[in-house]
Amino acid sequence: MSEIISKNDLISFFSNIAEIWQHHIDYNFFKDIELSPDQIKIIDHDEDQMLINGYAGTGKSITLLYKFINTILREAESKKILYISYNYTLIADTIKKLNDSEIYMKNKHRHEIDVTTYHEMAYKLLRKLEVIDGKKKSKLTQEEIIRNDQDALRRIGVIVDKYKNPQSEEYEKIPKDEKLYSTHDARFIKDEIKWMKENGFVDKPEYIEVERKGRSRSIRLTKKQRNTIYKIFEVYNKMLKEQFHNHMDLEDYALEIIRNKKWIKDDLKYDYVFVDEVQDLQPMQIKTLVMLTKKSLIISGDPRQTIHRRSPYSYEKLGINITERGRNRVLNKNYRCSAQTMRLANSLNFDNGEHKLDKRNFVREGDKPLIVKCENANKEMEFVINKIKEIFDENPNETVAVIHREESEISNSRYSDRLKALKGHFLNVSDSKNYSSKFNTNKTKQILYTSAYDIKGLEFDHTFLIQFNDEHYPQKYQIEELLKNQEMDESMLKEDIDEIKNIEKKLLYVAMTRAKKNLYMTYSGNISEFSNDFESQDYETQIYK
Ligand SMILES: Nc1ncnc2c1ncn2[C@@H]1O[C@H](COP(=O)(O)OP(=O)(O)OP(=O)(O)O)[C@@H](O)[C@H]1O
Repeated sequence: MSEIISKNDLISFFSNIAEIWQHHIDYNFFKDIELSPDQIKIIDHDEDQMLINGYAGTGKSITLLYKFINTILREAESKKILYISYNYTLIADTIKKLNDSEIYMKNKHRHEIDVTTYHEMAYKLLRKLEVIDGKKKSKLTQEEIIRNDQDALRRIGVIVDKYKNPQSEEYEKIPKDEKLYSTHDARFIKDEIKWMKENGFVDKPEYIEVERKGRSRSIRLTKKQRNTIYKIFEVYNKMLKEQFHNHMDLEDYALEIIRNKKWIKDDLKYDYVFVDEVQDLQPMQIKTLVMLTKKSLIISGDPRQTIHRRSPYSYEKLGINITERGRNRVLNKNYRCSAQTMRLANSLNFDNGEHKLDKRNFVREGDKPLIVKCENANKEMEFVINKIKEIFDENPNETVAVIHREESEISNSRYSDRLKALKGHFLNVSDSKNYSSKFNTNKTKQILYTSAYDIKGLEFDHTFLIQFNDEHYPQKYQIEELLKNQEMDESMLKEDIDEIKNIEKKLLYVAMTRAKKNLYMTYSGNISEFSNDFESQDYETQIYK
């Protein structure tokens, strides 16, 4: 009598094989990596939700990637799996890593896998739900983010003008105690609307009552005045719909997913979701990822590297419970930066110095960072170019990043004199837009020229942090914007300035912790006030004329 093998038998057979395989995995997914016992425990251990936590360079991203590949190998049946991050350059880098992993390339076709940015994922989902049509979104680099922000500012500016003009009909209709102050300019209101959308306070009663945590303290906004802000918010959304062909702000994607929740059936959800650099995602974006996960949500990140604004939400409130035992895994061995680079980065005083309490181990020793005072901006680039030549003469396989802080170049780097100067001397210079197609570590003499924002999550043998002066760290214009305001309470103003400096120091920390070997910090003019946090024994100095 012949035996009939049922589908269930087959599934159970393959599951057993997968389990046996699991115990024999030697985790050789990538070259040159021997996982630590802590990393292996994270990869082996199954949880519905888990945070892989640790300071810069401790291997959070690589551990997450191993866990992701391990899931692909272990699951015998086809699963829907998402690997996601906010930043386009980081996803481009992850895809490059995955393409180099033989075991991933061999096994990926067995599942439905998306390795993508938040906005691409959201865009595809909303198209499937027929909520949006339209053309494909462009890549979400810092340049794109700034362009979106500038558009919003311009459009909101038009509306605000009406609501503040005593001759206008709109102004007349506003009750006296709901009229806006002069401090409520277009920028303030654009930021308020962005904050409302990021945090999902888009229903009137909720917005009127909510504690405005993470918002400017020096510019007062009464509850009554929030009625006017809400009115502007409504007019702005209508404007986007009617005059700009249903244009969506970057913050609208998550809101749209939440609004269409009931149409998101199980087949559109993911069995496994892996989130890299979770601290970059806005609260509503995290909430949607919780919604879209069927089986397991693994997030990785370092809260100290947050660049986005504060918010009233904790992970718990967004549906991620990481307080249970085994769900918050901390890594503390730094595989990237030398002890010397980390010592200098750690001396930066932000978030009340909480990051300084970490237990730390290092695998690399190196030179102390070099801080170079240059006679002027041209000389600064001359120093950088000469140094890069020296680096490549010694070893053309080493990689270099030049990290600038020029806002105008972020939105239009094509016209950057610095980029032109680099291209004049070197053949392979990428920027954040063509990083994925151009920057190639299998080729020699690779340079990335990028903003301090787009460098998140990446690493290079040598990094040049240029413009480390009092114009750019912190960005002077941000503080000047605040000081323009005559009516501010002094202590509140100080709090706002401290907040800007705190965010700027975190950005500097991220930029400083990208170097595997050497960190050079160059400036012309006056050195950044953030250098006051450094101890002189932790760096070398040079003058370049
Ligand atoms: N066990 C290991 N053995 C060797 N190298 C490792 C190991 N773990 C991580 N690395 C390497 O250390 C570097 C930093 O790792 P990774 O980028 O994952 O850190 P991270 O914690 O995500 O950093 P950041 O938050 O600063 O982006 C990478 O080059 C990675 O390949």
